[in-house]
Amino acid sequence: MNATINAPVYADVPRPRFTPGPAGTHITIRGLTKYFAGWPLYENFDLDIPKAKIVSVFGPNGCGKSTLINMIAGLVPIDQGEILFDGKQLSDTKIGYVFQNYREALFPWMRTIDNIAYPLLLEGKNKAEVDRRMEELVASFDVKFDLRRYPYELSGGQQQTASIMRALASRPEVLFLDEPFSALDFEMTLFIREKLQEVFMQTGTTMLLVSHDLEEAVYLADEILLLTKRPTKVAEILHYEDPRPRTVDTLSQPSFVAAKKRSLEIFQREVRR
Ligand SMILES: Nc1ncnc2c1ncn2[C@@H]1O[C@H](COP(=O)(O)OP(=O)(O)OP(=O)(O)O)[C@@H](O)[C@H]1O
Repeated sequence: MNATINAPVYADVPRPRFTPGPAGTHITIRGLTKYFAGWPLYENFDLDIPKAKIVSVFGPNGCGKSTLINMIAGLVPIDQGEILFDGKQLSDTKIGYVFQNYREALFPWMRTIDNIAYPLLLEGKNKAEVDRRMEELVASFDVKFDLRRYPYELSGGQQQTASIMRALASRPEVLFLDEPFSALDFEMTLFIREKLQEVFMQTGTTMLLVSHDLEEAVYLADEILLLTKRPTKVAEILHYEDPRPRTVDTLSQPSFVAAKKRSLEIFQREVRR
């Protein structure tokens, strides 16, 4: 008899058919499953992320906000599921990523200007193209510091500005931001927040922002994605539609106050559950 011992057993479970999101969807997540150390963080998680909108991700501590954007950005592998960008795979999609820890994000051995230009060189752009794009970025970020300096010679805010410029250099379709302000002082936070809003208004780049600051999350967002505790589900998606540019005055508008209050109520409900 010719038997195979311990042969793998494949369950004959048919895969559900992929259902596209509604019109205007950019990123479609279907059946996303992720376990850490045998415990589910996400199980069969579905989400549609709209195109040309800013989506703020908010939820209880440890619910998987960073892991979610890292899985979408391909930095953390998924166990199961499918993530498509306008129907395409990640490998066919240009993305940019801004890390919380800007000190470790920039290459210390490269001048700041070379850090920012790096993605353009990787794409094979020639010197004239790189110079043109760099000029645009410098103008749009109103850069006042010397980009020929090394990152360690710059302030934290200047380094984070450079990280964002690098993330935008090759005109990504999606920009991921994981708590981009949390290591910055108040003045730099306001500056970079306004710059992001300006870039968004100019380019309409889809942005996914993880923030621990509810006011900031609502202020920048078109949608606030509120998550539950793990195993993580969508608690609610709130739409916040005040016109841009949003300013200091926005913060006292009834619509802003109502969106913030509603987000906080959902957050508290989920934390207590
Ligand atoms: N590489 C890993 N190995 C094991 N567990 C992990 C790993 N990365 C994340 N986790 C766990 O997964 C959960 C979600 O982590 P994640 O950092 O995504 O949450 P978060 O919502 O962004 O957290 P916070 O609110 O603290 O910023 C946490 O319980 C975390 O401990």
